[in-house]
Amino acid sequence: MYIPLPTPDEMALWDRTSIDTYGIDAKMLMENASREALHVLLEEFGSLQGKSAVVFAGSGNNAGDAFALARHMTDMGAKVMVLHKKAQQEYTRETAYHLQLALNTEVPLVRLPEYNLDFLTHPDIVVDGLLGTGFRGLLNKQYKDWINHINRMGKNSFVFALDIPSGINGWTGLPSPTAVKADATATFAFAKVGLFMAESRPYVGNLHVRSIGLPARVSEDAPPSHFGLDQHILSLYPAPQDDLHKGTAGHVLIVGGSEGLTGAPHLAALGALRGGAGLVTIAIPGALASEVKNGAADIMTLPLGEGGKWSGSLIEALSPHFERFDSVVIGPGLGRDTGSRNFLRAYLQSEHPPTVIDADALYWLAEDPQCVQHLDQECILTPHPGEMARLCRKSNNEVQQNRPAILRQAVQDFQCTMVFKGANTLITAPNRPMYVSPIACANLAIGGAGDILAGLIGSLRNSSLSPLQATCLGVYWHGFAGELLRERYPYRGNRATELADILPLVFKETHDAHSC
Ligand SMILES: NC(=O)C1=CN([C@@H]2O[C@H](COP(=O)(O)OP(=O)(O)OC[C@H]3O[C@@H](n4cnc5c(N)ncnc54)[C@H](OP(=O)(O)O)[C@@H]3O)[C@@H](O)[C@H]2O)[C@@H](O)CC1
Ligand SMILES: [K+]
Repeated sequence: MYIPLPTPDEMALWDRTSIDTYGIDAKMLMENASREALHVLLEEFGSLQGKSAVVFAGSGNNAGDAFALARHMTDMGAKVMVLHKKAQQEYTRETAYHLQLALNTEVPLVRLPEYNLDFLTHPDIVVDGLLGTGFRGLLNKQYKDWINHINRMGKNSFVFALDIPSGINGWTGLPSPTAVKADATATFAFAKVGLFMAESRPYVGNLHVRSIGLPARVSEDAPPSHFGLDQHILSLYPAPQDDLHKGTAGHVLIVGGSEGLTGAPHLAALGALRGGAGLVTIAIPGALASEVKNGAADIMTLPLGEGGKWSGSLIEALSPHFERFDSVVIGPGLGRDTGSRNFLRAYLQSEHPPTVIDADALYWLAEDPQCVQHLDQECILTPHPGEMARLCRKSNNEVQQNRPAILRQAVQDFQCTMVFKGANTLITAPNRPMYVSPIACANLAIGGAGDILAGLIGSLRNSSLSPLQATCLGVYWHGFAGELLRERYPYRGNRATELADILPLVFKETHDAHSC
């Protein structure tokens, strides 16, 4: 359900604890890593007999993995040359040990800075052991040149990265500013969080996560700050009971819609219905009620007053009804005039059901300190990058450059559960780990997909799940629905209503997959 995704620092700590506390020999971990890498290479590339390979070794322990793999590849019949960054006597500890084994077995080794890479003819395989989890900051010119050279060779050679493609930031998955473009990566013990992110996908190739013998207790005793979601999160959805009736299946209230913006609350209502809510009602200024319903017999409306605009006083028409609702989604299509702001202020100050805050309501949170004051821990905020940029007063580019850190700060500021939408949507709550969706799906990049997610999370708030659990489940479920649409529409073109309609089929698909 939750896959540990260590940062490079957390991984280094786990390596160290295994060695220092549990007495596992570092040389053995390196041997295990290189043996696993060998098996991945055989799986991905096939027989090494008679193949040529160039192995790049940097200055840290990633180089140690490379020295050990070069020895194994030689034993499997490959013609291997190792290009290493440092002078041989400068390598230390386990890396020096595996360098020595390579020397003992007569693997050819050449100092990389002294070698003219233009002499290299196209090898069958290039191994990237330049930089692993010890990589920090940006690449210097020397590394940039080597990496660019590896990428040029990659047009004709199979490029295989050890632990992490060199140049990829293990936290964010971003290149720094360039990175090795691997055909496959063998990563050791756990996927580093950056490898889980869509940003690293063009560089990682086929990712293989291989155990190297770290004791399980090491990661259990010092849990990581990030976890990936997998299909098992769907098991949080309560199995429907035969004696369920609409009154016990949850009643979701959508609050939103304004002149010209009645589609958004309608879609949120569809998200809630398709998410299993027993009843869904949209509260909207009275004059817009029939427009928002748009003929949908299964969506009820609660007209507020008779006009077509929001105002603070409309709360008086709404609040007497609160006890009928299990959860509220506020914001889709709410609009950005002062009337909608005054209504939102009044709503947040009132005693209201658990609430998902989306779209224009997020706009007002960013613009109006009075709205922020009345947030409570039951609220769930669901910004996309543009909304997050506004909430944090940063540019879109800045918030996208380090999404986990931005979300962590926002959760600290707002003290609510928050979703940061986008490829690999992130979810967290105060003092909780960060949860990362594995899904990056272009079929979700359509207007209305966010409204459907808000409605879906709203419907999940009716169950016994915590805000964080409901949000993780909703994000994964919604993403999986996008993946199903991808099968039907590989070149996109799906509509938001289809995203809602396919939601219930996710459980059928995964059930069928599990029962095969
Ligand atoms: N026993 C274990 O722990 C195990 C570890 N394992 C393996 O070890 C790897 C981690 O090893 P690590 O910590 O030595 O880091 P790693 O990335 O190889 O090199 C760090 C060096 O890179 C350099 N450098 C950094 N930033 C730079 C920059 N911006 N631009 C340029 N250079 C930069 C800097 O070198 P310097 O400049 O100081 O010479 C720094 O010292 C891990 O990924 C896995 O493969 C496995 O075998 C399992 C057991
Ligand atoms: K590497």
